Amino acid sequence: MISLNRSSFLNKSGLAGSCSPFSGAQIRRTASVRVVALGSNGRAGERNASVLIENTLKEMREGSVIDDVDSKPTVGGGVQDVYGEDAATEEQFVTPWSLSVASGYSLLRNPHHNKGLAFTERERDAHFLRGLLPPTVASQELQVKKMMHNIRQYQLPLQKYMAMMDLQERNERLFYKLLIDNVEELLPIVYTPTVGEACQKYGSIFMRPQGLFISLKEKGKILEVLRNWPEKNIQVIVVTDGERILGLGDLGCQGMGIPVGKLSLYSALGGVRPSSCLPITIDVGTNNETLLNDEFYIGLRQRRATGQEYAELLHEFMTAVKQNYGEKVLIQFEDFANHNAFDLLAKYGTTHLVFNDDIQGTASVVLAGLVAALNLVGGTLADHRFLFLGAGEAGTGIAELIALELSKQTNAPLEETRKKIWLVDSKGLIVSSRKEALQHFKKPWAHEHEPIKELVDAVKDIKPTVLIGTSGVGRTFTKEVVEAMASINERPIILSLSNPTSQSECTAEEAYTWSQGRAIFASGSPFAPVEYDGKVFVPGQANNAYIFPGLGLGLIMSGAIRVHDDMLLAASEALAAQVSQENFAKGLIYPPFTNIRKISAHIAAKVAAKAYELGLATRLPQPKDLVKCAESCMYTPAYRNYR
Ligand SMILES: NC(=O)C1=CN([C@@H]2O[C@H](COP(=O)(O)OP(=O)(O)OC[C@H]3O[C@@H](n4cnc5c(N)ncnc54)[C@H](OP(=O)(O)O)[C@@H]3O)[C@@H](O)[C@H]2O)C=CC1
Ligand SMILES: CC(=O)C(=O)O
Ligand SMILES: [Mg+2]
Repeated sequence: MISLNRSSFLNKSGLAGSCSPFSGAQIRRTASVRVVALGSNGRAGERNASVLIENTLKEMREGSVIDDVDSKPTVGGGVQDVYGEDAATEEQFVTPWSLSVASGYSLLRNPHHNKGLAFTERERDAHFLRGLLPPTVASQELQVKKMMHNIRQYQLPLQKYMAMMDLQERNERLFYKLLIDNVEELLPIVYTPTVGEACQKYGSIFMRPQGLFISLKEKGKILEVLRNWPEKNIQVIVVTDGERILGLGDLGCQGMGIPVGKLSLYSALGGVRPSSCLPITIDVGTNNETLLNDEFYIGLRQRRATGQEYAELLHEFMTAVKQNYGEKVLIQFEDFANHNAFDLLAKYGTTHLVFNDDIQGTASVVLAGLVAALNLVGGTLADHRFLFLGAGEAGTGIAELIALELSKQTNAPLEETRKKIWLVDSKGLIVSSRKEALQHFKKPWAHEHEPIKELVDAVKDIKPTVLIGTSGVGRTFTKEVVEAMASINERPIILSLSNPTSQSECTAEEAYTWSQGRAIFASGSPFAPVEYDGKVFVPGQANNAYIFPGLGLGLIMSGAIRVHDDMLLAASEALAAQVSQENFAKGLIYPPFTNIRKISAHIAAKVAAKAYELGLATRLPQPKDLVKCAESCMYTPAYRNYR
């Protein structure tokens, strides 16, 4: 049976998919090399196979013709699928070879290769599966139907979450097929709001570790820890230190649910290969007393390390990542507290391919929604006044991107365009008299004005056309606040971005009812449609999940080495362009998630185009049609045929 050592072929360059320098025929040649490899035995066989494959890859590289995306078939294996196994079409045969696949029994327990009842009669014979499965052979479609039926039986979202995580651990392709085909229904399960509850209860529901845990105990050994991860060809890392998980605060090591959830979306929504995604939680302790006193807590039982100790661990991590995975691995910072988030972004933004999803991804999605909203309210972005509740990562990140876009549109300096934007924090309106005491990221927003404590008074005084909630505190857009917005504006734009649902600044029902059905509303976590005065209102979801999968795909497929603000503007523009007249007619400022893979391909194309334009792309030459290139690169979860 198969016992090839996958790691011996790792870190070779090359692409699969129609964006690849390898043609379809060349990919098939890779597959035939594997037949030779299969016929060999033991270490010597592995070495021979390794040499053979290496030579073939070299041959391909030397003789490679850079892509002609218009004439090649779509294979759906994700960017840079070195082995070709993810890229094979359903007609092609691949071998379920990996380190751990040594018998039919272990094949069934390998989530990357397991197909459960979908193994064909031939595969059951060829891979020692006879007797290990009941006689029925089921299609993937039937498996999806059955799983959805099972998941719908559960009453509680957390039960559905656990069923989904269990599936991901058992049969990865079925998990992604389910998620892609039922994205609107399952997004609230694997992502916000349910993932928030899962993190809160992670200690009790924890079954198997997903992702890498790097704690203070691993100081000095982080490179070794990274090498313990079975996959070597990593393209995206989502990392958190668990200090600001959604609007739920410090959940310490239990924040792992967030990188795991975000990376599921990278694959399902953005088509990045699951095997190239790595979730990481850095555990420097927690200041959450409840967790510290919880006997089931899974993390370090100490208060958070800060200052030099924290900085050194993070620096070792960032250095080790680059050393192990190279210059082009994308690192997404997620749910760090703001006292670290801005500094980490500033420090590593010039040396690594990094972005902060809460600061930058959120900014891009909100700007897209505002640009789209102009179709409903008329005028230009410069005609608007913006007021935020919450002046942290999301609030000031969005504010800065709006100011940048205004500056580009009007040719006015940033200092001027910022004056259209006002922020309220826990102490009230940010004004110049508070400047000395403000955190650095708030200072640009300290405009001349008398102090105002209450949000409702700020609304009445500033008279914003757009109100954005980024406070992490639920029900702070009170009836008085929404009514004040509705008295100033014919169509007030109200975005309650805080997650999960419990922290949303107001509900969809409140926004529509208190504005007599005039609000243009979107929220960070989803709300069901609302009936008001005989009319049905469909709220949109303003969540960075629209942006990061496509942004990441664009960065990877262009081989970008740095993230630039103009890429965030490009992503935003691409998203806004995907909102249709039909969506506008329903009052929506975001397209439905059902179209997200197409949307992600368009975002990826715009981001990649910007990377080429800025000279930050390394994958040359630039493909002619970047949208087709993005689509052809996307991982698809259909089962592959095993020889
Ligand atoms: N929809 C989406 O895609 C995203 C949503 N979010 C959500 O946004 C929320 C905030 O995240 P983030 O910006 O990172 O958090 P931060 O902690 O960085 O910022 C929170 C801000 O809210 C302010 N604040 C807290 N309580 C109040 C209050 N009662 N009244 C007024 N202001 C208050 C804080 O004030 P002070 O500075 O004075 O403490 C701070 O300025 C979270 O719920 C998160 O889930 C985040 C990213 C993306
Ligand atoms: C959506 C997201 O990134 C957050 O709420 O933190
Ligand atoms: Mg986040």
